[in-house]
Amino acid sequence: MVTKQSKIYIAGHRGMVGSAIWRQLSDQGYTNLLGFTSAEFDLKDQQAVKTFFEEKKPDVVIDAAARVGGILANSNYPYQFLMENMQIQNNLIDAALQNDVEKFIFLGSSCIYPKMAPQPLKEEYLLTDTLEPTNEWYAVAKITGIKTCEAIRKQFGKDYVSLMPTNLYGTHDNFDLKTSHVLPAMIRKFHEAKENDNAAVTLWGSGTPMREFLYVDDMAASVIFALENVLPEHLYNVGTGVDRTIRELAELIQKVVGHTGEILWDAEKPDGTPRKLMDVSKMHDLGWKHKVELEQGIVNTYNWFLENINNFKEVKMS
Ligand SMILES: NC(=O)C1=CN([C@@H]2O[C@H](COP(=O)(O)OP(=O)(O)OC[C@H]3O[C@@H](n4cnc5c(N)ncnc54)[C@H](OP(=O)(O)O)[C@@H]3O)[C@@H](O)[C@H]2O)C=CC1
Ligand SMILES: C[C@H]1O[C@H](OP(=O)(O)OP(=O)(O)OC[C@H]2O[C@@H](n3cnc4c(=O)[nH]c(N)nc43)[C@H](O)[C@@H]2O)[C@@H](O)[C@@H](O)C1=O
Repeated sequence: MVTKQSKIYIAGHRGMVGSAIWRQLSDQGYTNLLGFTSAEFDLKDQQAVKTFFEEKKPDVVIDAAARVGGILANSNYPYQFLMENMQIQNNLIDAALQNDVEKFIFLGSSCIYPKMAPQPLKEEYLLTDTLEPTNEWYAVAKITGIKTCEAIRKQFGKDYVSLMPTNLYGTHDNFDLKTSHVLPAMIRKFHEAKENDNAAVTLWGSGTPMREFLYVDDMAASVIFALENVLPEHLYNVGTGVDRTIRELAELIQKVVGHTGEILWDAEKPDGTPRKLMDVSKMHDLGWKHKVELEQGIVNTYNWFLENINNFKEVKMS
């Protein structure tokens, strides 16, 4: 039974998702949170992870640590996105099992589903067809994590559960233009172009793919929902259930930022999967639902970006 005094280790506690989880747990009176930076403790190091669990013996593990990036980073570094993510998650999950951790929350991604699966994507579509080529390595790593947690539920009866976030955005996001996801990249590009006399902004692909976006505070709330409840199944989609084209997203962000110049599209860059809208009815039926709609989330994120733009430690710009 998880209580406010349970020792909860948040792997990746400084990341966009991990820091939101930490903030919300602290605000809700959880007094025994553990977190370490990758400089203090490399989760790719199996022995270091084993020693950490033997010494610290957490009651709960929330895994928000991973090698994360947008479509270009995934496409350019397939080996790292596969190997690093398998090392991190396998070290954490196995050490948790060996040290009798009662609850483990694993974060996957909507890219685990087949590229051309029917939409909206249901959890049972996992492994029914081939993956999107631009991020299949990251997806295979995530699928391994999901199946590992499922095996532990089946064989050892432990409450290890996997949440599948849709595209996430928000405060403490990554704004580096080479490795970031589309939403923070657009905020930065439109902002810098506005400051440069409303110069034209060049975006990637055709603008026709569709994406669903969940604000990071809602994602953190879904993790705490999974922490405080024993969810009956092993895998749950977490999203808003609403998507839009990348072009529509660009026009919305352009409006929020106040850029008035031209938008150009670089067809040399990949579009990625045409659509990956998730069916979120299972989490809705259990009682979780998102609260922050897209335009408000973009306003919050842009305000945070402006407040922190000169603090490079906070805003990952390179
Ligand atoms: N952002 C998104 O759109 C989506 C994210 N997700 C998933 O959500 C989770 C969190 O993502 P997000 O918050 O965006 O990612 P971030 O990149 O913001 O944070 C990742 C965290 O992982 C930590 N980390 C990475 N490698 C190591 C390592 N070798 N050893 C120790 N710590 C490490 C980093 O620690 P440090 O800061 O100390 O270096 C960082 O805090 C991930 O599992 C990701 O796959 C799923 C779907 C969408
Ligand atoms: C969360 C999810 O995130 C990734 O999948 P993705 O959603 O395809 O990634 P993305 O956000 O980078 O792109 C979404 C769309 O947006 C277009 N796009 C336009 N202009 C820019 C731009 O300037 N930057 C970026 N990054 N994309 C742009 C881009 O061409 C694409 O069509 C994987 O990590 C995947 O594994 C995963 O889990």
